[in-house]
Amino acid sequence: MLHVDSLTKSFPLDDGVLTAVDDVSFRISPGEVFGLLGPNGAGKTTTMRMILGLLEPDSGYAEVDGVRTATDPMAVKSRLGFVSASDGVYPWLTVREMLLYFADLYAVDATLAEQRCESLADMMDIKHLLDRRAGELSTGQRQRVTLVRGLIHDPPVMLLDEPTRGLDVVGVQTIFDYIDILRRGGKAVVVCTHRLDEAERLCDRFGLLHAGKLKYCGTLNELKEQTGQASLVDIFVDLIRN
Ligand SMILES: Nc1ncnc2c1ncn2[C@@H]1O[C@H](COP(=O)(O)OP(=O)(O)OP(=O)(O)O)[C@@H](O)[C@H]1O
Repeated sequence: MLHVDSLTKSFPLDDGVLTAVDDVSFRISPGEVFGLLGPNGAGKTTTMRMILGLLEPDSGYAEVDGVRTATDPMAVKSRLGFVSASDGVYPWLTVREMLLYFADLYAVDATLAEQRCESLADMMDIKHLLDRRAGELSTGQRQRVTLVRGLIHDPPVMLLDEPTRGLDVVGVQTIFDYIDILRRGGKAVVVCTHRLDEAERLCDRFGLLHAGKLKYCGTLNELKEQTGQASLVDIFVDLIRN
């Protein structure tokens, strides 16, 4: 469903070149939640940006549901949903207007968009908010709206960037429930996070990036076997120190 193959990206610096992503490969299947983890500056955002088609790789490719980003960026965008902790809403639009606007951007048929709007609103418990202006919503309500917005075009692949950043315990639980819905809906999900405890509970497999390289990739048990460490935190600390 999502296939990242030998992605590489370097940036020119005043005193040389920085390889931010160095020959990174992984695959994610439908219904699988993959944690893309790494310390600050490891290359997570750069990898996500290349998958999204916002940044051109120097070499390698990302293939989303059979379509390569470089070959057909528009087709790839329609197959990807993106949710970020820094997502905003259009304050002057009602929630319904905003959801339908996004559906239109993705060329979703108007009748289908109305139906999706209702069913997703039902699923994420925001039906009572559909005719409220987005600018009037609480942080938690806004979060639910942005989660629904990410799914309005029913993409098979979802990218979640630091989805729990700044949220209280209820907001975090909402994200957990949402990811469960995505998994059960057969989406391939990438979660970028610094929260290793959450990643351990949420993800089926993990990719650990460090200095642009994918150092380890696998299930928690596979990572433990590969590293001889007892937990994700221990694996992480060992990775950074050595
Ligand atoms: N446009 C750019 N120009 C130069 N260097 C860049 C650019 N974008 C990213 N980098 C560098 O590439 C490296 C990887 O950055 P990236 O943002 O991908 O890391 P990250 O894993 O997302 O980090 P964080 O967890 O801090 O968000 C960093 O050293 C960063 O400074």
